[in-house]
Amino acid sequence: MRCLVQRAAFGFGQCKVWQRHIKCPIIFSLCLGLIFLSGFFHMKNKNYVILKSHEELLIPSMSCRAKTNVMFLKTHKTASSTILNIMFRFVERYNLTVALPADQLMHLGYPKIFLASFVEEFQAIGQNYNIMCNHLRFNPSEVKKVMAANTFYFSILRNPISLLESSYIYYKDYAPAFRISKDVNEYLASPMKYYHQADYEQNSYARNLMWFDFGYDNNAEDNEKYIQAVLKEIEQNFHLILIADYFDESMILLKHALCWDLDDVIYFKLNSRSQDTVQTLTPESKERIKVWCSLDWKLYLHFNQTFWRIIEETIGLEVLEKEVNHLRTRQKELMETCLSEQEAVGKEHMKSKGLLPFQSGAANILGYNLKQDLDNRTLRTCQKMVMPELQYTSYLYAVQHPHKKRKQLGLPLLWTTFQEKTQLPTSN
Ligand SMILES: Nc1ncnc2c1ncn2[C@@H]1O[C@H](COP(=O)(O)OS(=O)(=O)O)[C@@H](OP(=O)(O)O)[C@H]1O
Repeated sequence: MRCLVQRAAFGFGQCKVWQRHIKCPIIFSLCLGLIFLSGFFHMKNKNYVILKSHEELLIPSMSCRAKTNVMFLKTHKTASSTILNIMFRFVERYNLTVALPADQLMHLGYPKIFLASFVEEFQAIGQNYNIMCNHLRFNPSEVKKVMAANTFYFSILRNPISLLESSYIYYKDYAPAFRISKDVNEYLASPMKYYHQADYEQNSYARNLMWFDFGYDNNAEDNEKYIQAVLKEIEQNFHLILIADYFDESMILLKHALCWDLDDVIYFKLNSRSQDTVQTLTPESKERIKVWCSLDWKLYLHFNQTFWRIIEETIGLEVLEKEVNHLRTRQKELMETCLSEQEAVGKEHMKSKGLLPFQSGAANILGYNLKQDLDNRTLRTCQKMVMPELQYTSYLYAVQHPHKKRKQLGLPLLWTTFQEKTQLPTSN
């Protein structure tokens, strides 16, 4: 069933590949049924699409329409800020409504389990938001109160080994378990010496962080039956799970699943660290992470496998490789257009403080310097590409909720509120 749901998300452009499989006619008929059912259930939503005929379904270019109702579960330290930036640029391109954190909040209540009331103007807007992508701890029944019934759900996972190291540095001053250990290897040598369940909310960063973000107990016992039940539930709640370690491949898969353009998924890597703030894990530490974070480890192994299987069963490896190359070429072009250095720079080298990413723990989070002589339109496009999470959240909040007090970041604004209003609904 999981495979069917995930395949149904891909539209019929990919059925050429499936047709090689014997199962195709059965899956095809079931998917047709699903499409019609979803058409019925989505009548309420302003973005619903009623497909006109069966022929239309069979012509990929016509049947494939960009999905505009999308929920991204923003997991921590998984390249999720890069995806948030992609989502926010898409919001502006189509003038969509985002479920933003209420008042001065920057997260949707995290680490509290998500409630619809954490969303700004939920009482007035109801189940009519198009996009939701700020950090939250997943709670399907409450998320469904906010998002339309035909919403596409996706998330991203990262190898728990590199994730734990990244989390350690970033939350060094915040998570009690990290604060009192000397370095990440010392922490992993005897985590129970530093990790106390009583501090469970702040310590979620120190063990099975992805499991926690998906709404589950990150201290639960590693029990096969329980793990299988959780994996099944995640498969039922999400159409697609991406893998940060194959980010470009993930973007191509996402583009196909959402029927978006290549330019919609072009990105500059955000929220990365300077190399001198990366700690080297010993081989023993790497092995220990697999045990200490065994729930995340199994989650990752499972969805890494699923990820590659979906690719094989939909677009195939050949198309994937070709499109990844296009993505990298286009990304390079944009970097040459926008950036004065062709790479991210440390906070001390950043010229525009308005574009400085949030700094945390022992990490030096990198940002970008834009070229000086860009025309206004190109400048706007480039600024959006490099805009960190907090600035973009605050900016969209000001545009979407002009009568509310803007989220205060203590950073210089890039534009006046008047310019913000006149920007929308133009793209970028
Ligand atoms: N495109 C792409 N490909 C691969 N890796 C990427 C990408 N974009 C961001 N990153 C890495 O993701 C880490 C930051 O993750 P998040 O943005 O999710 O962090 S946060 O929870 O929002 O603070 C951070 O990892 P570390 O550098 O190891 O800390 C980023 O370097």
